[in-house]
Amino acid sequence: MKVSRALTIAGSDSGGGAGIQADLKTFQELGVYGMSVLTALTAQNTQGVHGVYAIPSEFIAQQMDAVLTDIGCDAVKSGMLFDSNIIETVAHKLKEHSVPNYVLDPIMIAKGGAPLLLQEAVEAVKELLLPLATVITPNLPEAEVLTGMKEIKTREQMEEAARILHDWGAQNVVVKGGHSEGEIVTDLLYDGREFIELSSTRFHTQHTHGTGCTFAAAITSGLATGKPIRTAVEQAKRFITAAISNPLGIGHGHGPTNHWAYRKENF
Ligand SMILES: Nc1ncnc2c1ncn2[C@@H]1O[C@H](COP(=O)(O)OP(=O)(O)O)[C@@H](O)[C@H]1O
Ligand SMILES: Cc1ncc(COP(=O)(O)O)c(N)n1
Repeated sequence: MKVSRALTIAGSDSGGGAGIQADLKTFQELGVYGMSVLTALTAQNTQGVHGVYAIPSEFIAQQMDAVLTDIGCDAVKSGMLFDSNIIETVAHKLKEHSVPNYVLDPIMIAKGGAPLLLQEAVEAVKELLLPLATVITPNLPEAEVLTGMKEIKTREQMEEAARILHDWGAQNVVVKGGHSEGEIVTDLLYDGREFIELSSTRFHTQHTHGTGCTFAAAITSGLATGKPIRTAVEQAKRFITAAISNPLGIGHGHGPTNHWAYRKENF
């Protein structure tokens, strides 16, 4: 039996809804062997981020070497990278180990408002990581910061942002629509040739902690198992829709999504 392997390079969310924990749960649900390289620890729950402890970049390099020289991986995703030192290290190691299928989730700010990427690191994301990405998955505010566009709200603006990020080197772009308004949530996949719309009903719930991480981890799982990008993104959209529509009701704030809903509902 061939075992597909996926690696997440991200921060730890002690509350278990986002970051490394969301990624590993998603990999497991989608039948992929999950591995993790920690970039930062957060003291976090559904009410917010109470502390951040960045891991020294030498130790991040050591974790990547350990995993990639022995086990290897079929796809990798990055989440919280925090500062430009960490980004330089990760970019260097991704290239050194010729890691295939890189999903770049350009996380900047937690839903509760805490910064997960320092301002000084935005340029490093654009210069060092974007050109390596098989797919980049910005939400609307992240797409605005990356492209410098003042506002991204309409379908035309989402298309323009996707074109810019593709021109800068990402092979595929998914502009996520969770932060838009209206009863339908639409994400837009651009592969450099056509725009593919992925839509779902908007669920009115406060339990959306970790949606972006979970969605990107599901794409990574699809790519790890050899699915083409469009199929991987379509499966990820079904996975995150199931996870949001069946909340667990955990914690006193923005609760996690339900990582096993996809299995139970047989989407
Ligand atoms: N309220 C919601 N109802 C249905 N789908 C949602 C909702 N919020 C986010 N999504 C979906 O979850 C995924 C993550 O989107 P988004 O919230 O924009 O990202 P992030 O978590 O990075 O801010 C996307 O596929 C988006 O369409
Ligand atoms: C360690 C870590 N990584 C990512 C997120 C983003 O998730 P969200 O945008 O849902 O807060 C987070 N809160 N914590």
